[in-house]
Amino acid sequence: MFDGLKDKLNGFREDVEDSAEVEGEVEADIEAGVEADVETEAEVEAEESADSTEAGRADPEASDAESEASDADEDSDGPGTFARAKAFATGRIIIEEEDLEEPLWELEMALLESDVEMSVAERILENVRENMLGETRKQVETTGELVESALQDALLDVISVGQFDFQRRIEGAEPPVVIVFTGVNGVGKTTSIAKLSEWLADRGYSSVLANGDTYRAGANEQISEHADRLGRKLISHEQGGDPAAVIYDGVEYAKANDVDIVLGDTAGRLHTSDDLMSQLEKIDRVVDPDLTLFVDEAVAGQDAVQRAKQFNEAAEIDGTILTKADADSSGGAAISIAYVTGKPILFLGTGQEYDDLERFDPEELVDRLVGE
Ligand SMILES: Nc1nc2c(ncn2[C@@H]2O[C@H](COP(=O)(O)OP(=O)(O)OP(=O)(O)O)[C@@H](O)[C@H]2O)c(=O)[nH]1
Repeated sequence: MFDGLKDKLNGFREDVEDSAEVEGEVEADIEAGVEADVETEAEVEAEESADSTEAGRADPEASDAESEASDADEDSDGPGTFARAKAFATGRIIIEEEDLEEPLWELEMALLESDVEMSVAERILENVRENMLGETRKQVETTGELVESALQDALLDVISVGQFDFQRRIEGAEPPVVIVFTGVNGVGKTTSIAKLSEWLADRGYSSVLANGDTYRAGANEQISEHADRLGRKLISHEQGGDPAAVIYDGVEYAKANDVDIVLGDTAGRLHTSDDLMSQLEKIDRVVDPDLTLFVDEAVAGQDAVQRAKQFNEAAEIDGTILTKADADSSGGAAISIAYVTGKPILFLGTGQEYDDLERFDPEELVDRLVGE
């Protein structure tokens, strides 16, 4: 999962290490050179002073002038250079803007190639730059660690936007908790509903499925297969019926039978299909769902990111389920969706089995991407 992106992020670490190493060598040379100069000056001074003593005269002005000259020498090399040479000598790391220029450019290209959305890539770069420059990170021991820690912070900042504890949210809502699923066709919506029903059952919550996809022929059969396999009650109407009415019936069923959660499927739609989007508004009015989850596939990359944004604008979502993460190497959608929508990714679909649903954990993802 997300291996392509992981490799690219590792590439950034190597780029910075290479550029810092070259700088380090150059500066170690400078330092060695400076020490040699100082020794030579000291020797010369000692000789001169011996000469002057021998000659029976001391010239304090001359020696002041000399020491000023040697200060001026230090200044001309620049205090930055000295500080950095010393920092390298003592194992501390100070990275400067020019060390990062090339690696950051490479990182930007790598993020964009990985389908990370532009504004998200910019935010990551800005954070990495801020986290790495100057002396703020002198407690880390190697350049590799510095890069790792800067990348981790930068990624976490965008990935963890809006996160909340899904189970606690369910626990805190008045039962039956109604969750409606939206998204385009074929991205794994119905499968995700079945998986979530199983995830909830594992944690002691009962659920009923309601098929609000009254639009597509075969939708009832598809979801009823899942319901049968899982032993769940399915509420459905004839094709062409009113989706809001189906989900309403699901809520009534849950109330009458003490079922904790109603999982309402909806027809796959584009955010531009006005009639289908107005159905979502009607569902909102009639059943007032506790959560609306947007489902899309990780493998769709930028398309998934744009759809999440458009859906959220047309019919506000509370979070995303990102399916087919098992088949996605780029990781761009996983990194971008929360930042772009302001709503968290709540689950990752990681395969075709019912237990292939993982609670999305931003820190775990960042470790996966940036860890060794
Ligand atoms: N590899 C993998 N396949 C998945 C995952 N989730 C769903 N699928 C597969 O994706 C295909 C489409 O899933 P559906 O659940 O039918 O998609 P849908 O969005 O409900 O489709 P419509 O009902 O046509 O809108 C199926 O073959 C699923 O098995 C996942 O996390 N990983």
